[in-house]
Amino acid sequence: MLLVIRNLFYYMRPYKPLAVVFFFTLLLDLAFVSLAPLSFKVMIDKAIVPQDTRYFFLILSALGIGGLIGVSSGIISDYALARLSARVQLDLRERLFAHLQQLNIGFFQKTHAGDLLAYFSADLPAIERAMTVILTVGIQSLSVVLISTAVLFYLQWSMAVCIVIGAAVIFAGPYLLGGRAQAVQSEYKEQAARLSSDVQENMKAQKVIKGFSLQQAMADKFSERLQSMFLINYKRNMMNAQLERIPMVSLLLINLSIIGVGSYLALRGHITVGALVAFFTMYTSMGNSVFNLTFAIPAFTDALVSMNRIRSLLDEPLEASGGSKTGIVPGHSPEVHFDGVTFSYAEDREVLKQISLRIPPGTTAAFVGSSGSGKSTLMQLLLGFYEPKAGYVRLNGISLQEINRHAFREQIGIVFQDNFLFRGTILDNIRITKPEAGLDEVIRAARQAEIHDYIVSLPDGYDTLLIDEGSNLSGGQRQRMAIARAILRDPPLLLLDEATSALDPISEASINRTFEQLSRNRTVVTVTHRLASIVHADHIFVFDQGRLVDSGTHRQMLAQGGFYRTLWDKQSGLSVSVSGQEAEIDEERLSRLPFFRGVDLDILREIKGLFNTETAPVGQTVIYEGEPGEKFYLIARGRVEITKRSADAENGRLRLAVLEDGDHFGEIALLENVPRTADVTALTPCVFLTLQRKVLYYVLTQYPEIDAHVRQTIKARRN
Ligand SMILES: Nc1ncnc2c1ncn2[C@@H]1O[C@H](COP(=O)(O)OP(=O)(O)OP(=O)(O)O)[C@@H](O)[C@H]1O
Repeated sequence: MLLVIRNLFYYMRPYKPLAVVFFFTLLLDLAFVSLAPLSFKVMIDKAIVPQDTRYFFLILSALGIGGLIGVSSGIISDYALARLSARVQLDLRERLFAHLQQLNIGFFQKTHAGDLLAYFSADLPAIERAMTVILTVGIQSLSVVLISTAVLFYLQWSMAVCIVIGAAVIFAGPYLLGGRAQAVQSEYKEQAARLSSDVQENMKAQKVIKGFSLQQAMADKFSERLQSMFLINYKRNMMNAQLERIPMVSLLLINLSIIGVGSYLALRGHITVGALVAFFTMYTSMGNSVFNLTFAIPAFTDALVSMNRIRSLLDEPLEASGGSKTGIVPGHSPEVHFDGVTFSYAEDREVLKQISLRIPPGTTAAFVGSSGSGKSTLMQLLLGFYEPKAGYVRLNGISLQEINRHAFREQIGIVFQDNFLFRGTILDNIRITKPEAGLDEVIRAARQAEIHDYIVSLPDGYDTLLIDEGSNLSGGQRQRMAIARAILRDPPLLLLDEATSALDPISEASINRTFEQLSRNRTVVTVTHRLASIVHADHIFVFDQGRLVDSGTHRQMLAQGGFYRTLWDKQSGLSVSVSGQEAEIDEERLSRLPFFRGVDLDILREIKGLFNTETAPVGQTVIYEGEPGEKFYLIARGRVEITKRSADAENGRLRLAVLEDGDHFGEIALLENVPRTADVTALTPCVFLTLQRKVLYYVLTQYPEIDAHVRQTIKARRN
């Protein structure tokens, strides 16, 4: 309890004058409320019993003046408290939000958005409630109790001793329950935060949910969550009821003993009737105050838990701000140098190992490699989101650690795969990277990003309101908005992180052309898994399992025949129509599938016609674990994740692999009808080439010479 009060005083420190006004006026108000009952004694003993009219009017006038002062002080103290509490809330909100902006990116990856929202929607209101309760009911009641106790001792010490003992009993219960109450409150808050995370996720996923008719499944999952919420809520309500009930029962017992002892003393003539009446009046007022205090106890516990949660959030380490050097001179494209960089997210697993590479100023470099090879991590190190565990990232020869982070990021343009569009107009959304930019500058950037014509075709043009993270724009248009936003700063360093992988083929090809134009006179670093989009890059760096395994130009590396060549072969020979609805594979590519290796190209030309095209939007599960399989899949475009049920995994599913363009899965289904061993879910919009077992086998019966070979290879791969 003391900790809560100490924290509240700490929050109020910046507003000392207002706090002084509040406490002073509150004191006057309280003095009147506490001492007024004493007037009964004076009135009865000095005016009514001796029938002294002059004294009667004197006391009445004193009461009137005191009342006036008390009421006016009360009004002023209400005003001061309202202001004080609003200011403290504003400060806390501002401080928390500013703190969140400064936190490491790693913090946001380990924390659910709903948990963060709970700080604002549950913890701050809990502190506000406690503040109001403590500064009004709390102080008022406590002062009344203290003053009344002193007066009661003055009136009749033996009865006052009974009351003090009773008061100690009243508070003993809540004190003993305190630890458990805090634990319950804390668990309740965590559950509530998780619940709001679930609701938030559900709102964001409405397209997928409706598209796959998952409403019932979602409602069932939510019911489970509600069930645990119900249990903890029930426990919390019970605990709060106990915290209030125990003091009430104790109070009732004290009442009975006071009535008995007091009346007996008056009967025996040990105290006057006036003193007895004053004693009871004062005791009743004190009893009410004690009662109020007990009601405030749950608010205390609640606030204490919230204050601890907020404290631990404020203790989270801030992102390093870097040194004072300027890494990039505006208008001059920088040299980027990774020098022996090693990095790991977790202690025991290095995701980048001794990476050394140099990107000369004004050139375009591409990071490619299999999924999970560390390309995006390298980009994050370049952005300064994480620090290398060993080695350096240098810009123009200066280590990133010595460069002022804020100034450096102002010279960067970045386009991600998913770019967030804020609620607001198109103009505001583009201008977010350069708020001082005039409309003409914004239009220039939009033209370069090839989105201007579309914007002006809208009825409200640049003032069109974007809703729901830009869902009133197509994927390609959203991406162009992000490009316009990135190039508005005319950045000397442009970073593209899988910037086109969520787009349809037409949008992708056209956005890649835009990037080619934008890459002139800047240093561009692009991360992609689609090799066709970076064949013109000046330098291609190929990664595998955290190591740099190949580098050079597209031509050089194709000629060398290394890992890049393997990746290229996997992705070549597959084409997707501009509509994105039809995919094709050529016989050369088909012959690189293990079970068709060595098969005559004429036969493969016939087999390739047996493939069907299937598409899947983001989030669609194309294969379910346990279902019978009868189809083989080849990814013509897109990215899928393979997951398996696992009790050890956090969400019940373990990610086994991520597959992308040119990869295949489900080949066992070409052999026999066995249940699928994992789920396969689209991570980006996907185009698959699929082959049915019965169709393939029908063809194979025409070519007995390859039939045995195909069956045997698949069987061997299965084993
Ligand atoms: N925030 C993170 N916390 C822990 N591990 C991570 C985190 N981000 C990535 N990893 C792991 O680091 C490794 C490299 O991931 P990274 O995203 O850099 O690879 P990538 O080559 O960009 O892959 P992809 O093309 O699939 O995005 C992977 O094993 C991945 O699981």
